[in-house]
Amino acid sequence: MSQPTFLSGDKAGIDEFLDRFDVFLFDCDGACDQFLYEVAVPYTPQIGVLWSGDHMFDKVPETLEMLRSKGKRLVFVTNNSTKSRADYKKKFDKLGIPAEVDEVFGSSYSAAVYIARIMKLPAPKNKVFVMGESGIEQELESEGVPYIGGTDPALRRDIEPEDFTNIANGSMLDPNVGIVLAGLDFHMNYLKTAIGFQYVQRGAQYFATNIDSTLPMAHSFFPGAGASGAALEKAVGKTPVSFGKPSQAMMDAIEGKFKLDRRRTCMIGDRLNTDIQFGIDGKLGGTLAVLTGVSKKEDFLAEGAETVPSAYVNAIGDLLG
Ligand SMILES: O=C(O)[C@H](O)[C@H](O)COP(=O)(O)O
Ligand SMILES: [Mg+2]
Repeated sequence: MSQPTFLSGDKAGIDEFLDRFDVFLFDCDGACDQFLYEVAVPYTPQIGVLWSGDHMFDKVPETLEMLRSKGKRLVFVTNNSTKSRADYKKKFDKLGIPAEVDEVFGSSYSAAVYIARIMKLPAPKNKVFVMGESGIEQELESEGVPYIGGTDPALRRDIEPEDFTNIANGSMLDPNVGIVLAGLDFHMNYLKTAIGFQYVQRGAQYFATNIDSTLPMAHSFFPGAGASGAALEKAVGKTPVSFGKPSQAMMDAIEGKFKLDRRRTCMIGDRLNTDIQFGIDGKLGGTLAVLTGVSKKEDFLAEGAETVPSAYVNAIGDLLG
């Protein structure tokens, strides 16, 4: 495998690299859930591509503006299922980064589009049992998909003895659930896991928005979507179909929506096994790693590294040259 090109400080190299692409798919963050910002702001988190929590990396608006001024199409591709595209728009606005809702493509939206437009399960057995936060609910709503679970306060409690009976005999279950969809759940618990497991045992499809092992936050790492759904996965005994990076279901949906030419598209991200692998598996023209995030250059420069980007920069603002 060829060594990636280091672009920071190499103006000619940057120009040549940028000229190869018409579309840039951007990972955005570490985490940016409202609940997390409120708790984590004092720690000034700094793991991400454009931002981390409320910390925006240097020269982000200028870099995006430079790309737009060259006629490049930008798409913000995030695995963070806790927020919808509309929530992301608010986040962009808050940080003063010009962006449109339609430029955001998240794992919740990816799953919702697949369920609504590809699967097209006939009603009434088309209901989704959500194990995650409001980003998933909002995107299912935007695609007209009925759901239960999610942020329902009735399920944010300990399991009681009678719940075992009522789950097993089906009286606590909705007969119209055809899909269980798991994402990052800050309120995961045994009750929801037991209900989700029962639906899968009764034939529901088992999906995940994404299966990231960790969530970068507050200058550190926390359990990610894959970890919050791991109890269900263990019980079911198989990996869910996932709609976030590096799943090519997400790439196909992005390609369909933005009509991009994969050879002239570059994925920019901070995590090798999601962002960079996503671009490689999707046979994009290139991938660019930024070193402000999860993966370090030692990870891809190491002999026999599994996932190697085409190029890398110290930080996204270095693309300004
Ligand atoms: O656990 C998760 O869901 C992810 O760590 C997280 O949300 C990362 O998303 P991304 O970096 O792709 O925006
Ligand atoms: Mg990231």
